[in-house]
Amino acid sequence: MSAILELKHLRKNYGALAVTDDVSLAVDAGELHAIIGPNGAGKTTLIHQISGLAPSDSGQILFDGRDVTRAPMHERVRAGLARSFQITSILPGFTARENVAVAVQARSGSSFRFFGDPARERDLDAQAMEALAIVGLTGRADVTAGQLSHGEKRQLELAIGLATRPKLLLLDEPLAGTGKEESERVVETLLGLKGRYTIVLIEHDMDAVFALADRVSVLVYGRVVATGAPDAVRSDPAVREAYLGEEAA
Ligand SMILES: Nc1ncnc2c1ncn2[C@@H]1O[C@H](COP(=O)(O)OP(=O)(O)OP(=O)(O)O)[C@@H](O)[C@H]1O
Repeated sequence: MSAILELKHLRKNYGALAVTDDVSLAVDAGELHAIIGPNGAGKTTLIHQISGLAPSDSGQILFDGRDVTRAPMHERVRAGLARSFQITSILPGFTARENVAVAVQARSGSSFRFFGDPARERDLDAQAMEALAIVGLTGRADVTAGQLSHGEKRQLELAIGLATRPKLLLLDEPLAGTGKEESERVVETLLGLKGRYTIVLIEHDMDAVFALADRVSVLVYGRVVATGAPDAVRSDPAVREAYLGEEAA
């Protein structure tokens, strides 16, 4: 498999603190690659660097054969790098399908004048319904987003991300704040996306990570201490000591 995303010797400091410390890793096309690590390990910062929200001090980010290290976020999105939208960006007064239609429209770069063109509206709607079907929200398409449960909002977030037809989807803790049943739903949804999309997943829920990931990279104090298949990572002594210590004991 070839890498769609490559990080080479990436660094970021906050003052004297090396938050991303010489990170090199490759994400293969089609894989679900999880990045795990203890609190404060630098996972969110790394996602910010990949998505373009935080500049990198040095190193390189190659995406789909292109050096995007210094590219602004919108260029990365246009190149196919999507970050899961936070729930706060969901429009609560609009239905689920309208929320996704807005994202489809943003992708196509068209103006809001297209609302009112019946053929165009049908097309947007069909694409929105397709994304909702992928995440299992077909039956909730006409519910206003504010009425959706927390887990359903996370599914809607995924549908909005997918509506941009990404080559790579960056998911920052999609299970955060979900209850047991809801998290099972989101895991089911992610299992459905697995193999169809390239996904980089940051997640604290280890059961979910080990159920979903093709490969796992472990960050500790900003450094990658292990990358590999879930079982190999789980039994890696450095990982057990640094991260899974309590569970392994
Ligand atoms: N804007 C900032 N300014 C200064 N320090 C920061 C900033 N953002 C993050 N840090 C520090 O960088 C380190 C890594 O933070 P980061 O949020 O990336 O870790 P994380 O692995 O995502 O943590 P968590 O699992 O708790 O979300 C922490 O020590 C944090 O305090």
